[in-house]
Amino acid sequence: MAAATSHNAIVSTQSHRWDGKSSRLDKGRANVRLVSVGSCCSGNRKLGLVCASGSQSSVIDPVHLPSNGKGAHSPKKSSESSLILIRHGESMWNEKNLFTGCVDVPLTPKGVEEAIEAGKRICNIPIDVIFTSAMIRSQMTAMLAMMQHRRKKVPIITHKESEQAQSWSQIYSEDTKEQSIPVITAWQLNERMYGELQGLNKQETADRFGKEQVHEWRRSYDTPPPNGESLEMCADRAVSYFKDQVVPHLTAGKHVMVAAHANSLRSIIMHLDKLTSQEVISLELSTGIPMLYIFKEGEFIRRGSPVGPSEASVYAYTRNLATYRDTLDSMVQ
Ligand SMILES: O=C(O)[C@H](O)COP(=O)(O)O
Repeated sequence: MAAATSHNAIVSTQSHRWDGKSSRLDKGRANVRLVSVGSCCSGNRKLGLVCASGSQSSVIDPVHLPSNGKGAHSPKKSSESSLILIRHGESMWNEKNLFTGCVDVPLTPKGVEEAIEAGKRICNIPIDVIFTSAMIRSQMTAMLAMMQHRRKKVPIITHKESEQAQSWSQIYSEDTKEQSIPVITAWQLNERMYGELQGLNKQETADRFGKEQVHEWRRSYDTPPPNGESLEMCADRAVSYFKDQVVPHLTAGKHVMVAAHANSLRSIIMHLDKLTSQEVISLELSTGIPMLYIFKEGEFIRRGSPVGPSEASVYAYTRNLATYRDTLDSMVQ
């Protein structure tokens, strides 16, 4: 049994900032240590979560690994699914510090790099279906991130905007389909519509209307910007879509990635983490930082921001995801 080595992954219950450095697990669980708990049969180390009290928590039950597309067996329904949420990389209007909202602008070169780096962080996590908003910055982020994925499946944007679009974009090979990941675009996941602030410079707007007023427009739950959407109004569409269209895939054992926007994701995280309208004010999402949840028995468990492959021995994931990674390793050999 390999000696246990511990990697302190201390997560704060205070921070609501998703900057990849700190995150908030379940309320009240302040410190979580990741330890390697010894070698499994294939010599790979398994990981467990040891709560601050030092008592070994039970490692989440193994998920039945998805078939590698070659085996005859169809994978049993998974006991858990992973959900990755990611805000798009830096956009050209983020760079200019302009309110963007529903204006459809592309990424900057920095945003492209952020998307590629995000892909490296999630390259070992299974993904069966991808959701993006209807905006290019979220779609670019998803596609660039998937270029890094080790499973090498091809993400394909599905077209159902008309019968002809659906008919003309059909794939006539089951094997090719098996090697593809459907990407579903949805306007409901678009960024909150910022109304008459769209295109205005954020600093100039604060100078003109006052810092407090602009902070209320940007971060409060129920105060909309002039002729725009409040976070509550954004949640009405984004969270409803998440419940109706994303959760059924997770319930079926599919692993999902959602690439969207600062506020459409804030509304979803508010729902997942059961944040109050006061708590959500301090929730900030950095561009291009993936956030990992585990969906199990109808509940969402926040797991923090995945570490990059450079820290190969430490996976802030469940044992199932570490096992999936081992499968990817064996597929390469
Ligand atoms: O729409 C925008 O301007 C950004 O995507 C998010 O803006 P915010 O951080 O001001 O909400």
